[in-house]
Amino acid sequence: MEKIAVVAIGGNSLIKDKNHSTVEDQYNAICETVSHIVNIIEEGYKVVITHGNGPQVGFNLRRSEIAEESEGMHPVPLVNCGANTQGSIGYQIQQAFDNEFLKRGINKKAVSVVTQVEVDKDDKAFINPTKPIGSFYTKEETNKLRNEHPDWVLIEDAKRGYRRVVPSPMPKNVVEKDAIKDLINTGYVVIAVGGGGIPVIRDEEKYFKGVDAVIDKDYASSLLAIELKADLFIVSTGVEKVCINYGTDKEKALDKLNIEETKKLIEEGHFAPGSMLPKINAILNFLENSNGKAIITSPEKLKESVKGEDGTHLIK
Ligand SMILES: Nc1ncnc2c1ncn2[C@@H]1O[C@H](COP(=O)(O)OP(=O)(O)O)[C@@H](O)[C@H]1O
Ligand SMILES: NC(=O)OP(=O)(O)O
Repeated sequence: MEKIAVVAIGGNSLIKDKNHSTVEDQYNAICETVSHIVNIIEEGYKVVITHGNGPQVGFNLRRSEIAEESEGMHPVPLVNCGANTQGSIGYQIQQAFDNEFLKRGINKKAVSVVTQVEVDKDDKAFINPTKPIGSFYTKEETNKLRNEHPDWVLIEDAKRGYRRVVPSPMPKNVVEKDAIKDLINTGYVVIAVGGGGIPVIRDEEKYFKGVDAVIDKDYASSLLAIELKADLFIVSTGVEKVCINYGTDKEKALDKLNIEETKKLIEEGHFAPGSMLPKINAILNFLENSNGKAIITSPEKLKESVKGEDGTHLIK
């Protein structure tokens, strides 16, 4: 029986760097990552793709605000901006797969699922926004923006500049999980929980209702991987391996980690809170609630990593 791999693709698979952030650049970056993922499919895995949307959801929101400020157009709520990114990014990933399959003569198709993810309406994240979205600003730009938009919350994002932050509640339930399972079983490559999923709560009568927030895609991907009983949860990001003493002259790349070793390294502060730590925590959640294994690696090293020759492997 084919094994299931959930592959979470990070920022660099969508936007290479800040000079390559047009829609066309994004498609080219996606095509490159997708070509590496098709190698995993050729290794015998059924693949589910999840992706981020931090920059894109922020750009969408800002476009809506500027259109409202200058033309009086109706605003687009944050939750709808996020839903829009599932369509626009999902479309590009889907097309990149279809074209790569055509190129390699593989009889497969990809399909994106507009995915709602339930969150707790009382999640403390709603009063403590932490998720960076959209553009990076300098300190001077940030001071100006704070005066112009007193309702915005701007913070320094992993020493890379300042960004606007929005609430990021924890994902609790993937609403479309059964449809996703059916599509995988039918042989589709499924693209799901894009941007962490569209955050929804249940009202008093248990009806779904969208809420303005952006869910962390690594946590949502982990939840989906557990739901699907995935054999492998792969986090594809900007580094080939997880390191200790990252960014220092004592940096050391790690090949293998178990839960206990990983928790010790978290305590010792080896994983940066705005970047590697959420990925590690998402993987721990997966390892503790499934029988699967996890890998952190870069898109270029996906094939070697699945064969056990590269990447950092995380196990129970
Ligand atoms: N201990 C660590 N080992 C490896 N990379 C780390 C570590 N701590 C922080 N990082 C950084 O975290 C980045 C991944 O986080 P981020 O760029 O936010 O992810 P995404 O690919 O989802 O956009 C890596 O590219 C690396 O720069
Ligand atoms: N939603 C989300 O986590 O997006 P990024 O990974 O792009 O920040």
